[in-house]
Amino acid sequence: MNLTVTDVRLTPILVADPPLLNTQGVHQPYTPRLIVEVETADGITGVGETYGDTKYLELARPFARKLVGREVTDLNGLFAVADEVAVDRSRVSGQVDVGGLRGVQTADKLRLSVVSGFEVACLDALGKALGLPVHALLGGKVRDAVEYSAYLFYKWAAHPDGVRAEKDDWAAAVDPAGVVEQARRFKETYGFTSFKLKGGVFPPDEEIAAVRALAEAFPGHPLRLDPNGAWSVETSLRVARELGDVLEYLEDPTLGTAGMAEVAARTGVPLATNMCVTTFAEIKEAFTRDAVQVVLSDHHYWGGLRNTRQLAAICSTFGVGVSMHSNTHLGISLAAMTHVASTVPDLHHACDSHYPWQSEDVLTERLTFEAGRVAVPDGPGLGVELDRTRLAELHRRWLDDDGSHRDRDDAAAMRIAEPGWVTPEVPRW
Ligand SMILES: O=C([O-])[C@@H](O)[C@@H](O)[C@H](O)[C@@H](O)C(=O)[O-]
Ligand SMILES: [Mg+2]
Repeated sequence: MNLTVTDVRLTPILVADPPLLNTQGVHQPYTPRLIVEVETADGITGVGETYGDTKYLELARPFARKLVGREVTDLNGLFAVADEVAVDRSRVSGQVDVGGLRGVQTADKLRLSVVSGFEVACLDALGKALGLPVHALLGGKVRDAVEYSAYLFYKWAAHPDGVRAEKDDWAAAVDPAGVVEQARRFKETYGFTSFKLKGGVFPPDEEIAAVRALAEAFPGHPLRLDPNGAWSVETSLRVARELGDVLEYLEDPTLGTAGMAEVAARTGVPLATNMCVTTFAEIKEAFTRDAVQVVLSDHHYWGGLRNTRQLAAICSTFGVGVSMHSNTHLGISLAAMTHVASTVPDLHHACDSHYPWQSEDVLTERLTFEAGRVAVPDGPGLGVELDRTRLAELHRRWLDDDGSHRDRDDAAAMRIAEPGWVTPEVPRW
């Protein structure tokens, strides 16, 4: 068996995205993703997926060149390869990155987001070569299906008039009735039993009313609200008081570890994050101050599936829960998330996934949710197959784009509807 990497293909694509609202603006009609293919000397191809904005592409290209000639088994070596890739200083900021809402942006985090695409592709190739599923390479699954929650968004009926976009068949949701209707469809179509509402869009009282309406419509179902750090400590505490009896957790009510620690100290409602703990360096302070009770991992920016397991082990040591964050992603990443989630013993919360919002994919067969769960694939590798025609079409869209969609920018999309819109200062309320 020759497991040497002989070729690496990087295919940036643009994927249709509905007009989903968050505290920074609204999703653009197309969002970038990067599809990674790693080919071995034996002609086996492994696939991976990660963020596709320019800042990731400019790291992935030199990384890909360095990978040729290495073994797909050399997963630890990927981090050393990443360290050799220079990150442009202008890409690094201590601020929440535009549109992504995923916490600090360090050079290492950017590199890890690229490593993860290659790691998943190498694991897929290795699994295919050995005839083993990725979960077996990670030590074996401890469950046969992984539970996901319905990811509810405030949403416009359509992208603004005159903007080129694919049609989506979801109704508008800008008030409690719309949110409940959306939740009902999620439950009926996919069987989800827990619901997360992306908040920070409307004044807190309106979002409290929406969560109350969900609690009434779906009694006993776990509910979460995530304003992406849009609230002050006092507002967070007020929301916690008003919704404490129905919330499974509040997600990033306020920005930063210090604020989260203050909220956590003054409420019994658990706090989850994908913003103040997004790197290993941030764990110590957050855990010592008891700022978060659940960390939402994301294998993309934590550096892959094996790093996700390390994070889960640290969380478990400190009695902190772990679950999974999601940003716009396709089936390759959903498969990857499902494999790693199936190997984590202490996974006590349903994972997030944007996947139902993505009507387009690059797989020959979409992954499906049954009773809110994705069955853990048992075929070799990730257990998914790339649809090359579809990949080429979505790549063509990326090639034809004038550059306005190649870097996600939710504020720019909002400006089309509301000229003069700028990313709101936080705390917004
Ligand atoms: O896609 C969005 O609008 C989300 O707000 C995303 O940017 C966040 O990263 C994420 O889903 C979250 O849970 O914070
Ligand atoms: Mg979040």
